[in-house]
Amino acid sequence: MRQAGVRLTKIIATLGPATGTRKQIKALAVAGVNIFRLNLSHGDHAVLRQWIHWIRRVEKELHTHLGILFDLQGPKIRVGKFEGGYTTLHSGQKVTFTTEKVTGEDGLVPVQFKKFHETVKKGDSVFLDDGNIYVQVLSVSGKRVEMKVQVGGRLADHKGINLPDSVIPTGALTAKDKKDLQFGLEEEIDFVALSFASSAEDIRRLRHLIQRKGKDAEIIAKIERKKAVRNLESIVAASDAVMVARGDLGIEIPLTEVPVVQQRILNECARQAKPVIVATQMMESMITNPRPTRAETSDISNAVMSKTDAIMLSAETAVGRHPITAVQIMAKTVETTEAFLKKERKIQPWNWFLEEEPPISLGITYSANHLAEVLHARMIVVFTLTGGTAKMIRSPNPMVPLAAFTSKRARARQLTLLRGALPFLVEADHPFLGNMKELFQRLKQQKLVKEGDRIVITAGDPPGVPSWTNVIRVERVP
Ligand SMILES: Nc1ncnc2c1ncn2[C@@H]1O[C@H](COP(=O)(O)OP(=O)(O)OP(=O)(O)O)[C@@H](O)[C@H]1O
Ligand SMILES: CC(=O)C(=O)O
Ligand SMILES: [K+]
Ligand SMILES: [Mg+2]
Repeated sequence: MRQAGVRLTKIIATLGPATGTRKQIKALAVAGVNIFRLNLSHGDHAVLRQWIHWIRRVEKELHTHLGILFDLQGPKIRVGKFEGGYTTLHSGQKVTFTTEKVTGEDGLVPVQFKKFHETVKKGDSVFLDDGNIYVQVLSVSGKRVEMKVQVGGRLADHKGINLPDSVIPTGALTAKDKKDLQFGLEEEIDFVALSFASSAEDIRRLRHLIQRKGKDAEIIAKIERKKAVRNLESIVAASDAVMVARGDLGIEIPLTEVPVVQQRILNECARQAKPVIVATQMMESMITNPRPTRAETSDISNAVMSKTDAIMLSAETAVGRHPITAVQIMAKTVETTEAFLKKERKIQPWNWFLEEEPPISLGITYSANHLAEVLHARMIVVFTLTGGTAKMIRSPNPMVPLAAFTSKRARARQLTLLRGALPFLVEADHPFLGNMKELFQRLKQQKLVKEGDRIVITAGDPPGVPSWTNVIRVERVP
C-alpha cells in the first residue's frame, strides 16, 4: 500500500525546450510534478497551446489533477537577440547597450526597453541574467549606453535586466501581459502569476480582467520588488496565493536579506491562510550537473520545514540537462524531510485566535488538526466549494494529507497548489455525511486508507454554503 508516503509539499516545474514534449511532460508528472509553470517571458502561443493540450492529456492518462500556472512576463526589461544565440561579456571590457532594433554581436547588446537610455545614468549598476553578470554605466549618448563589465559571463538571448538604482515607470500589467492573459483564460489555465506586483491595486486590476472574462483563475502575487515587500500584508490579502520570486528579489534587495524576507512572506501567508510558493535556484547547479549541491538539498528541506505549500523549478526543468532527475531528487528530499517533521511535530498556537471573534470554521479546522494528531488519524477529509475550508485546515500545518472533495474540476486543479491537498471530484452538492460508504471507497481505491485507519472529517451542515464548516467527525475505515 502506498498510503505511508503521500508527499504534502507540492512541486512546480517550468516547461521549456528541455521538457516541451508529451513524453517529457508525462515523465515530469510521474516524477512528482503537481503544477506546470508556463513562463510567458518565453515561447509563443502556438507552442504553449500544444503544451497545455499535452498536460491535459497526461492528466487524463494518469487519472490525476494537474495545475497550469501562467507566469506573466510583467514589466521586465530584457536583452534582445544575438547572432548565434548569445554573446560573452568579459570582465573589464567596454560594451555598448542600445535601444535601437538591432541584432546583438560581440561588444553590442540590444535592450528591449525604449526608455532604457533615459532611465539609467552614469555610475548606475546594471545586472543581467538574474545578477550573474554585472555592468556599470560609463556614459549615455543618444540611444547608446557605454558600459564597463565588472563581472562578466555568457549572455544568452532574452535574459533579464535589473536596474536596482532606478524606478521603472510602468504598471505591473503590460499590453503583452493582457494579451497573454486573454489567451490563457481561453485555455482554462488554473493560476495566473503576476510578475513584479507592487501593490494590492495591481492584483485587483488583474482580478477585474479575469472576472470580466467570466473566469476564476487564481492569482499568485510574485514578491520580487522592494515595494512588494513593503506592501506585503495588503498584497497577500488581495491575492489567492503568493510566490517568493527569489531571482529578481535577490537583485532588487540585497541577496543577504532574501532568506529573512522569505521567512517573513511565509509567516504572513500562514497568518492569512494563503498558499505560498518558494521559487528560483532551488537546484540551480542541476542545470548542468547530474547531482545538486548539499546547499541546494538543504534549501529544499528548509523550505519544507518552514511549511511552504510548494517549491518551484525554473531553468532546471525548462532548459536544464537533468529535468526528470531534478524533480526526483526534489521529491525525495521533501519526503525525507516530511517524515522527520511528522516525528518531531507539536501543533503550534495559531495567531488567528488573537482575533476577537474567530469564525466557527476556524475553531473546527484547528480542532481537526489536533484530532488528527492526537488520534494518529491517517488523513483529514474536507468538503470545499471555494477552497476556503481546505486552506484554513492547511494553515496550522497538519502532517497528514488532506482529501479535499469538491464538485468543480477547476477547483480540483487549483487544489494542486495547496500543501497536503489531494483533490477529489464529486457530483454537485453531495450529501456525503449520509453516504460514508462512497467516501471510504474512493479513498481505498486510491490506496490512501486501509481498514482500521482513523480519519477526521469536517463538513458544513447544511451543505453548499461557501466557507461554512461546523461539523467535525471521526470515523474508522470499515
Ligand atoms: N520556454 C522557454 N524557452 C527558452 N528558454 C527558457 C524557457 N523557459 C525558461 N527558459 C530559460 O530558463 C531560464 C530560467 O527560467 P525562468 O523561467 O526563471 O526565466 P526568467 O526569464 O528568469 O523568469 P522571470 O521572467 O519569471 O523572472 C531563463 O532565463 C531562460 O533562459
Ligand atoms: C520566478 C521569478 O520570476 C523570479 O524568481 O524572479
Ligand atoms: K515570468
Ligand atoms: Mg522574476
